[in-house]
Amino acid sequence: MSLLEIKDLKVHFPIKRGVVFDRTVGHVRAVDGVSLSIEPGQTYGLVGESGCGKTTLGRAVLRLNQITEGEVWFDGRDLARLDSESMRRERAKLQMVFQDPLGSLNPRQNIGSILLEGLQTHGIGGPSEEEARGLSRSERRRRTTQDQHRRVVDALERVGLSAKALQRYPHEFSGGQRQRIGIARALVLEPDLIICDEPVSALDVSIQAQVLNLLEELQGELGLTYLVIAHDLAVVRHVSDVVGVMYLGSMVEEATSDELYETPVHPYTRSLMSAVPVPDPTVEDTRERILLAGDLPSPAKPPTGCRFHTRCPWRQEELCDTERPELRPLHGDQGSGTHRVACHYAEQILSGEIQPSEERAERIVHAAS
Ligand SMILES: Nc1ncnc2c1ncn2[C@@H]1O[C@H](COP(=O)(O)OP(=O)(O)OP(=O)(O)O)[C@@H](O)[C@H]1O
Repeated sequence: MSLLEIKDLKVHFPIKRGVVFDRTVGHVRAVDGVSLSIEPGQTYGLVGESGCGKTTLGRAVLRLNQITEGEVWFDGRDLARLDSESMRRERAKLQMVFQDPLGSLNPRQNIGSILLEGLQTHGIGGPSEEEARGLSRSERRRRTTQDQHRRVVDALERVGLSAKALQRYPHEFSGGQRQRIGIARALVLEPDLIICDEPVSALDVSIQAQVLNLLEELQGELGLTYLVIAHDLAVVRHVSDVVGVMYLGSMVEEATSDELYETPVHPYTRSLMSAVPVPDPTVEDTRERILLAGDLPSPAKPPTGCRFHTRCPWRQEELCDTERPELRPLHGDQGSGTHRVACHYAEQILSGEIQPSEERAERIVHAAS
């Protein structure tokens, strides 16, 4: 059974106008009907360019953004329908690691109290109800403090820091260490799922791999499940089992990481992939480059039909402009079932039966200089 299953999730933000009375004049359709599921112990990578709705989706799972429509099943419960008290209890099991470690750590709190805060909020640590029965109140408090301290030190050690960090403040650490502290803050609550929103994009390239490796190690040791949100395809490839590609609030393609990187099908995924530099500079890069024409449309006024049709080099008239394609298995029953594409002409594009129009994209065969 999936640990997280999102069904047809919509998050629409109202656009308000008016000096005296706020009027809703429209909606930003940040997430507009996305479904995905994550198996326990898996890493799901969510990619797409800035503004496609990745962060909004992650925040909606934690109910930090209000859900307009849809279901979010976590460990057998639909989070979209939980009252705030039940959601508060679930939240310990669902943690988030943010992009900007400095911005997400309170500069006036030392590391000890940053890590303790979650334990205290959720009442985690200390003697069990049964053990507590025969104890005086001060003894219970003493044991709780001792146990919470142990958990905090344990979380710090797991991310490669020691108890020496407890009395220090966020600004005394490097960017990579601060992100480790952000990870420890999530870990201390012993979550099942961690949503990592651009976990390394604020870090130097040399530090990025260390933090990604740490996330992988922790997953191996603790059986964690991750939703990793990133605009950098190389980062997502490195850590993910399954990758989903979002465009303008919709999921356009989903496959196992290997399948997606070897055979990207959706024209948007292809254009994203073609922009990724080849890692080895001594290898000649002869790939086709697909530079998309036009700007990203506004999620307040998304195009009709396929959201991508206004920029798609493979667009076919009528159907693409009018009918929104479903995310469906590539090659139907004959396919792997794990590769899904939201494109009316996925198979024909893959076979070359439909060719891109030269007018709608600049196709450059890039030769190494
Ligand atoms: N609270 C909000 N109110 C109104 N619009 C919002 C709000 N939060 C996000 N949006 C809009 O929703 C759309 C999706 O934003 P989101 O931050 O989820 O995208 P993203 O893919 O995570 O991009 P980035 O990588 O830049 O964070 C954008 O157009 C954004 O301006």
